[in-house]
Amino acid sequence: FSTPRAPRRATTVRNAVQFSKYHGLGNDFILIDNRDRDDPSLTPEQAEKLCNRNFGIGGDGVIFALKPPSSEYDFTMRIYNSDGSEPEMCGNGIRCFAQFLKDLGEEQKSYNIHTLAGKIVPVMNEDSITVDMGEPILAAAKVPTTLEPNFEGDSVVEQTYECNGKEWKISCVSMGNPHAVIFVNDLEKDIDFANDGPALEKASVFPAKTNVEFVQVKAPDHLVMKVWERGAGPTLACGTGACALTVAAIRAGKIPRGESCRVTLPGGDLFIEWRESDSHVYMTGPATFAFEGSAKV
Ligand SMILES: N[C@H](CCC[C@H](N)C(=O)O)C(=O)O
Repeated sequence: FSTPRAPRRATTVRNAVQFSKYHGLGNDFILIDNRDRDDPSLTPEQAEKLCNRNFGIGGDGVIFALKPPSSEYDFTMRIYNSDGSEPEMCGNGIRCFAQFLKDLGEEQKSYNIHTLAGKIVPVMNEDSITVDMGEPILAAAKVPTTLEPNFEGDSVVEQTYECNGKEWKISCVSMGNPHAVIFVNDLEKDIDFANDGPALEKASVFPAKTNVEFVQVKAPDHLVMKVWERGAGPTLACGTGACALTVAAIRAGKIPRGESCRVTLPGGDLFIEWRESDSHVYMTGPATFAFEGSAKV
């Protein structure tokens, strides 16, 4: 899991930003070392440009390592999606963030990271990272969604909703960021991904828009999914989405609440546990260094 470190060459590019590129199962991020700052060194517009896969570095988002707000935390993580919007949290991103910190020489077994979704704790294993993603947020008003609650008084599980000319059964879960989870029998035949994805992402019942996960149940401990992300579109993996859909599958009675559920995403597998003891969701998966460099902004 060692990361080759090329010697940092003097940047010859004017107005250049030093970056490191990492991915979690192909959900890829540009990481910026702002450990000496309280706020990101780039604007959302600059981040959007850097994410462009033809005119920039290419990525699903830009992630900033910043000063912590208090000694309770080690660092702050902030992220801009590839469209420049700022989400509360990013599951694959925080694994990449932890690996980035380790590669920068901040060697710790675990990190207390301040995010807009609260404290998130990645723990470094030999060849993977396990993240305590905290408790899922289930009350409809807090996801947020205006879909009528139909489960346990205040939450939404398999609620019917018409969108893009089809009737969907939607379950809503927030992991700090909103997720609309839809169980289908056949991921290929039952959805027109390129049209249903953006229509649901921007549906009026999601005031902050939403990430959309289409899920097929393969076994009591194995789910397969395709994700259309808020502010990023189709990605190869979504960590918060894998957590949200596992919680939704348990609440909808699709799978039992087991030790660990394998979630197969287009980019590979994540392992998710919604632990009964503390009601926290734990996500285990890889974080991979790809390259580093300097880019014009
Ligand atoms: N696009 C997401 C943020 C990134 C989440 C995803 N990449 C993950 O791994 O959790 C949102 O706007 O909520």
